[in-house]
Order: sequence, then C-alpha cells, then structure tokens
Amino acid sequence: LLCHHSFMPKDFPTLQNDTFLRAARGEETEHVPVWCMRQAGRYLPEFRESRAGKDFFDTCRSPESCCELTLQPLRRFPFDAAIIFSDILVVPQAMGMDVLMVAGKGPTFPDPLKEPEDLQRLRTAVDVEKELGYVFKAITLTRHKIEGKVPLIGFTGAPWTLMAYMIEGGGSNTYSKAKRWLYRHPEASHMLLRMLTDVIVEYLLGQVAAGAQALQVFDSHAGILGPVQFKDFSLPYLRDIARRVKDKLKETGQDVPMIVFAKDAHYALEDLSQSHYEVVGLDWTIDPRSARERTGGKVSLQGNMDPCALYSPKDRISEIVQKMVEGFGTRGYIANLGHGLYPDMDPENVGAFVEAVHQHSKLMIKQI
Ligand SMILES: Cc1c2[nH]c(c1CCC(=O)O)Cc1[nH]c(c(CCC(=O)O)c1C)Cc1[nH]c(c(CCC(=O)O)c1C)Cc1[nH]c(c(C)c1CCC(=O)O)C2
Repeated sequence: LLCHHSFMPKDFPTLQNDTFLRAARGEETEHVPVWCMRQAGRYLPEFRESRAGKDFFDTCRSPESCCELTLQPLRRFPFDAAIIFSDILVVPQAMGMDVLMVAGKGPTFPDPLKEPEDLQRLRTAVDVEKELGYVFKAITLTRHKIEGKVPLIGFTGAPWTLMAYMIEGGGSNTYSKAKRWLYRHPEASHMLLRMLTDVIVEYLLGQVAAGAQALQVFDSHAGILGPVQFKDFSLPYLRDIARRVKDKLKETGQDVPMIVFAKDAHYALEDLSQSHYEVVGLDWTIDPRSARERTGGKVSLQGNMDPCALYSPKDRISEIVQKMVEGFGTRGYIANLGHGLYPDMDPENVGAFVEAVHQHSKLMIKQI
C-alpha cells in the first residue's frame, strides 16, 4: 500500500473546525458536533437534480460528482463533518460481483452467491488501488474542495452486512438466505467474512492515505443476528478491522478516529465499546443514559434521534434534541440520527435539528 500511495504531501487546507474530531476522542468542545447519516441524499432538491438521469454507480465512479454531492449539504447547514458520497456496495463490486441500483427497488445483485462453491467466483487478491481508486480520488478532491471547513469521513460496510447483500442479492425482510449460510456453512461463511475483512482493511487505509480524517464502519444488518451469532460472525471481524487499520496507521504516526455503527445490535453494546473503536454509533432503540452506563465512559457515543422525529414541527424537534443531549451529556458525544435521512424529509427540519444541537449544547457546556 505504501508504495502505491507513496504518501505524497497533498497540501490539504488547514482544518478550521475540529469539534467532531475532538468529540470522537472524548476531548472538550464548545458545542456538541453534529452530522447526519445520508446527509448527502435525496431529501435535497439539488441532490435529486445532480443525480437525475444518471446511473447510481456511474455517479459513484465520478470523483467530481461525489465531491459535489458531498459538499451540497454543507452549503445549507452548519454540519460539523462531511461524509464522502459513495456506497458500501462498491466493495462487492471490487471483488468481482455485479451490483445494480434499481429505482424503487434498491441495490440488486443479478447473480448473488448461492452456495459455498460460488466463493470461487470472487477475486482473492483485490488490488484496491485499481478497483477502488476512484473512491480515493473522490476523497482527495473533496478534501481540497471542502477548504478545511470540517473533517471528511470515509466509510465502509462491515463484513457481515456486505456478506448479507452478496448472498441475498439485495434487501430482505428475513435475511434467511444469508443466515442459512451461517448455520449450514459456517466455515464458508468465515472464509467469506475473512476475504471481506482483508479488502476492507486495505480499502480503509487507502481512504486515509487519500485524505479521510475519520472512518465509519456500517454494520447495517447487525440487528438480524442475535447475540450468539453476532459474537461469532460479526464482532471478531469488526475488531480485526479496527486493530489492523490502527496498527498500520501507527507506523506512519497517524491517528484517525474510527466509528462502529452496528444497527439494532443493542445486545452487543458492551462488546462494541471494547472493540478498539473510539466511537460507537447508536440507533434510536437505545436510551442515551443506559447507553452511557453500559459503555462505562470507555468510548464516545454517536446518535441517535429517530429519523422520523424530523417529521415533527420545529419546536418539537428542539425539545427532542434537548432531551437527547441531556441524556448523552455533552462530553464524548456526536449528535446524529439513529439511521439515515429519508427522501421525503424536509430540509428545513434538518436545519432545525442541527441548530437545536448547537444551541442546547452550547448552553449546557457554559453551565458546567
Ligand atoms: C446499507 C447501505 C447502503 N449504502 C450505505 C449503507 C449503510 C448505511 C445504511 O444502513 O443506510 C451507505 C451509504 N450510501 C450512501 C452514503 C453516502 C454518504 C451519506 O451518508 O450522505 C452512505 C454512507 C449514498 C447513497 N446510497 C444510495 C442512495 C440513494 C439512491 C440514489 O441516490 O439514487 C444514496 C444517497 C442507495 C442505496 N445504497 C444502499 C441502499 C439500501 C440504498 C437505498 C436504495 C433505495 O432506497 O432506493 C446500500
């Protein structure tokens, strides 16, 4: 990896707002930082216009488009972080699988993995620079164009979540095809999860070399696993990813905060808080105070307003935010939603959410 990226000085603009990075490390801040999952998304008319008539993954492969879409929400709202526009399914593509984005249906694999023999179809040694270099280019370009306003977050899907898509061939209610593998083909499952982990580690390191200042790992389908299967088929790989990325970055004196978001995995909160990630992301099914207790102040927390609370009138949003910030406390806390924004949400209410986080937290911090 070193020889590919050669760590050329990229002369990035100086970071002016490091609130998000400080909160990730549990340091003092003047306000609670805030960003939203899917902040670059279809709820913005300018996003819909930029995306109109273009294939989703073609857009992902255009660094200029990714840069523009990443910057759009920052022009409207004082978010404290940006997340690079891309998708978690670029990793299965890099391993040789076809993935299409079908309007009204979502991601679709025309030829999903059916049986363990199908693993032979996957590329074993993935050259991430060759297959995913377009993401690295998008990150470098965006890091320049963001002009140091806020940090840029890179991301990946977690091994279990990607495995689930590769076997299901798309979204599912039960994920029974993917879970069938876990019960019927545990060894092949572990082999696939190991293959994904190896690619993900290189992919995240490439994103940091390209300019990502924080990394989030999305285990969106963690909730479909129970505690026993999560411990066996997800947690070890999440830990391995953080450990290997951090060890490698340490060699070059870099320190990039990592966030793990295992949606609906409340049963795993204690384990997640001891899995080498600085930040644990939470969905809205977890009470802020109990999340603090259960993680014992070992990590920063991120989340977790129910996205649907954004359908409330603005004064109600402000009250909900106040309770949430009081529950988490202002230290070691990054405000976010418990999952992504939906396409029918009102941008004005997103603005009200951001403003409420800043307002309430500033007052609370002054009173400490
Ligand atoms: C599961 C998952 C995917 N992609 C992602 C996840 C993990 C987060 C989560 O749990 O939601 C991650 C993701 N996808 C996208 C981002 C960009 C950054 C951001 O959050 O603003 C991120 C971080 C863009 C996107 N990825 C997608 C869109 C919308 C489609 C479009 O722009 O045409 C965006 C903005 C498409 C996508 N891609 C995926 C789905 C389920 C969908 C929605 C399909 C649909 O509802 O029709 C897979």
